[in-house]
Order: sequence, then structure tokens, then C-alpha cells
Amino acid sequence: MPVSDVELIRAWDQVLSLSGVRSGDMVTILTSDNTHPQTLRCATISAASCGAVVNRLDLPPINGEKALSRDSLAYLGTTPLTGNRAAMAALKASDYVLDLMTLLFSPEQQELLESGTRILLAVEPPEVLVRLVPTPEDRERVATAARIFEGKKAMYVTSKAGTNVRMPLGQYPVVQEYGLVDQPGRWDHWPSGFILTWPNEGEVEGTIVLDKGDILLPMKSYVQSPITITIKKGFATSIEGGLDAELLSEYMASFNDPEAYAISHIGYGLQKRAFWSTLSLYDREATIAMDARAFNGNFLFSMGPNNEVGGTRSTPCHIDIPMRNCSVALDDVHVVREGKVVEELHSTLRRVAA
Ligand SMILES: O=c1ccc(O)c[nH]1
Repeated sequence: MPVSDVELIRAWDQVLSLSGVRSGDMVTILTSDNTHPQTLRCATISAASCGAVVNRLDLPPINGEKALSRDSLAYLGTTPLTGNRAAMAALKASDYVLDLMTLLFSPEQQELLESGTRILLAVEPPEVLVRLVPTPEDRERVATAARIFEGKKAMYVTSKAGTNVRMPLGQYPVVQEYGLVDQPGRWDHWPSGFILTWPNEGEVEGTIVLDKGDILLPMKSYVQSPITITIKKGFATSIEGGLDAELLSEYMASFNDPEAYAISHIGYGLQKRAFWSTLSLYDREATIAMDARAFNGNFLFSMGPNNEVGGTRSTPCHIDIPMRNCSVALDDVHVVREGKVVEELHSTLRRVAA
């Protein structure tokens, strides 16, 4: 059900305040045809009430004729900013960009971040934004997880369903997603609350078995029967199973792009206010399913691009797969056991950090 403007403005006030927006800052709100009007209205009021200089940059949609899904995260790599010097100039001159359109995994996004601009993606429905409004506790929880990653050489993921995969680490940075752009040059996504990184290029080896209830995105479907993904040298070399596997395989094959099968980001969910079941309560096109990506204790892996962390892959095909009941270890440190975050790690490290 809907939330009022008052509730959504208060949520934007909290996010902009925790992101450090001050009077006089340049805030540009990036919109397109998929932008939610209430989100735009409330973001504008909140940014203006901070005393920021608020601009709106509305760009035409692109790729609609290429994408098979209308989900804004389904077809990536090029955006309305591609080749758009005027828009890039305005966004580089901005301290904050509130992305109500979706730039994710685009070379232009990297270029803007390198100029010091902060980018906050926020395209979930207003009630989801309010329910999952970022907090300092979210930031601390994700930062603690990032500390655990420091110096680790590999992520190991196993499950009773048969997952057994080794993902060497070290080549790419760890990305913290907690919904606040509290540093210059930072990108984040509201709502979120998870930790991710990319495995070393060409080094992932093993098998991932998707079990009943695991989620395919952008399909927005709960897997009904097991899918076995064989991974060799960092690429999925086979995707076997029943109808779910066929649907995933045909969708990926439609891009005719070998980069689509590369293992992309890997990590796990830390958001206790997000739920595995939420997606089952929404029409598919009403959400991009951030509850699925963020719910506490998931193992989230993906296939496709790696340009977000300086890699060369900007394939438009991006598949996110949040899984339940997996055990995740970083070297010999178990961080998730059968779908449950090892909470004592967080309480111990928090005391150390305090
Ligand atoms: O916030 C996000 C959303 C999608 C994704 O693949 C990564 N992070």
C-alpha cells in the first residue's frame, strides 16, 4: 500500500542528511520515463529544504527496443548519457546525482564518480524506499563485513543442494552497499544492505546448484526445480535443469554475447529488514526486487559485467541470483552458515571497532 509524501520526504531527509548534503550543494535529479512521480516530488522537496541547488535532468529512455525485460537493471552498459556531452557536463558539475533512472554498470557512471560526483540510485517503489530507509546501523553492519573481507584470498560457497565453488579474491575491491553516498565519488543504491566484490578474472571453478526458492533476476522468478551451473575459468560453461534453466538459458543466449556468462559480483545479504518472500507479493514489473538482493543471509552472485570495478566487461546482459541456505566462507572464516549470517562475527568486530 502507498506511503504519504510526508513519510517519503522524511526518508529522503534521513538519506540526504546521512549522505552529507549541505546548503549550497549542487544536487541534480536524473529522471526518465520510468521515474516514479512521488519519488521525484519528494526527493526534490527534501533536497531543496536542505538548501541545495536542485536541478532536474530528464533523459529519453533507450534500449527499449533491444531489451526483452522492462526491468531497469536488465539491459545495461549503454545509457542516455552515452555520447551525451551536455548531460555529462551537468552531472560532473554536480556534488550529488540522485539517479531515479538507473545508470548502473555504465562507463559513464564510472566517469562521473571519478570526477568526485556522488551517485545514489533509487528506483524502488516509494513504500519499499520508506521501509528500507538506510540507517547508520546498516552502514556499520556492511562496513564490518567489508573488514572481514580484508586480505582474504578466496570465497568458498557450499550448500546441501550441491553448490561447491571456489572464487579467488584480491583483484577487485570490495563494494559496500548500504544506501548512503557519504563520501565524494561514492555510488550506492537505496535500498540495499549487502556486501559484494568481484572474483579474480578467469579463476572461478566449481558448481552452483540453484535450489527450489532461489531467485532469478531480472526474471523475478523463484526457481521451481534445480538448475546446475558449471563454472570453469570464471565462466558458466553449462546451465542444466528443467524449465527454469531453459528460460534462463534462452534469455542469456538472446544477447549473443560470451561476456554474459562471466561470473560478475559475488557476496551476501545483510539487510534484516528485507525479506526473501517480498518478491512473491509484488507484480513482476512493480519492483526491481532489492529485497531479494539484500535479505539477510543470502548468497548473491551474478553473471555479466565487471566495468563497475574497473574491468573491461560492459555486456548488457546482467543476471542476479540471490540464493538461500548457502554457506559462505572467506578463507577459513565462515560468514554465512546455511543461509544465516554468523552474527557473532559482527558483534565481536563491532566491539573491536568501538
Ligand atoms: O544494487 C545493486 C543492484 C544490482 C546489482 O547487480 C548490484 N547492486
